[in-house]
Amino acid sequence: MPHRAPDAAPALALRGLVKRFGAKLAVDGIDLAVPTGSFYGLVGPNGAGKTTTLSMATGLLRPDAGTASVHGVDVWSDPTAAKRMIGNLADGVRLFDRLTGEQLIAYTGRLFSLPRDEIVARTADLIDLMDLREAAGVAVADYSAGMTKKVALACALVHAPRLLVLDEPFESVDPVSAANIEDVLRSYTASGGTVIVSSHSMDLVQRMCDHVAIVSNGRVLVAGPVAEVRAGSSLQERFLELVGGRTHAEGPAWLRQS
Ligand SMILES: Nc1ncnc2c1ncn2[C@@H]1O[C@H](COP(=O)(O)OP(=O)(O)OP(=O)(O)O)[C@@H](O)[C@H]1O
Repeated sequence: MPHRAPDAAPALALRGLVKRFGAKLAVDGIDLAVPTGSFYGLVGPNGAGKTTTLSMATGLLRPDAGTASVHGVDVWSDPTAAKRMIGNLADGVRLFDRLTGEQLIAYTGRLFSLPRDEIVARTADLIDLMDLREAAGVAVADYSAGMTKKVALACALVHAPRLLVLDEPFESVDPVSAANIEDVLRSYTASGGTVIVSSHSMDLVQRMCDHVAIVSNGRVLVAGPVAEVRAGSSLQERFLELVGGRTHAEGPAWLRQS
């Protein structure tokens, strides 16, 4: 077999991923190839299997079947090497919230064995970027939802990963912070970094992503460049068409005011 340079592999390759929780088949054979340097959107209805898929892709949840690899490194057979390349903003993961924002970012840098002066410089940059200067010395437990999201994103960035996996990164984040973070993510992908983002915001995905996968019931319905997936419609229209379930209901009679 010819030798493949690591960069020839996709930034993230998922093959045949399956996860079952009791009787519930949450992920039913997901294949995905996320090209290096892409901004990849993962969209789907509530309960479609997005978080479960991303948890298996980042080494947080062991798949029942299938493989996940990052730049050619298998996440489950070589987790340490894979995780060095991944920056993960996971949904619902507890942070060490007795630490201040500044301490939490610096602590994450230490987990990745960054040199001390590098940690100090990167922590200051990330606090500026996330507009958390006033809250830098406050315990994360006392942060608002949006501030918590921003400090978790700072932790995901501190080791300058090659692949960023972001589950609903802009949920609760104010528009000014979101615009600043968007700019940074754009320049990150322009310099060869890869972002995979799960979101319910079709506007955001259509605006920021060059590729998208629509998942439903644990399966990929369609995946590819955004323009191809949209096929002349808006992403929102295409999503509703593929996923179905739009009822046009007026709601229950008791809720109507006249
Ligand atoms: N730990 C768990 N135990 C049991 N069932 C689970 C667990 N985690 C997820 N599920 C189920 O697996 C399915 C997929 O859930 P998942 O959280 O991956 O969906 P999602 O696409 O991220 O949804 P949402 O958009 O609502 O966040 C759901 O039916 C959910 O109830």
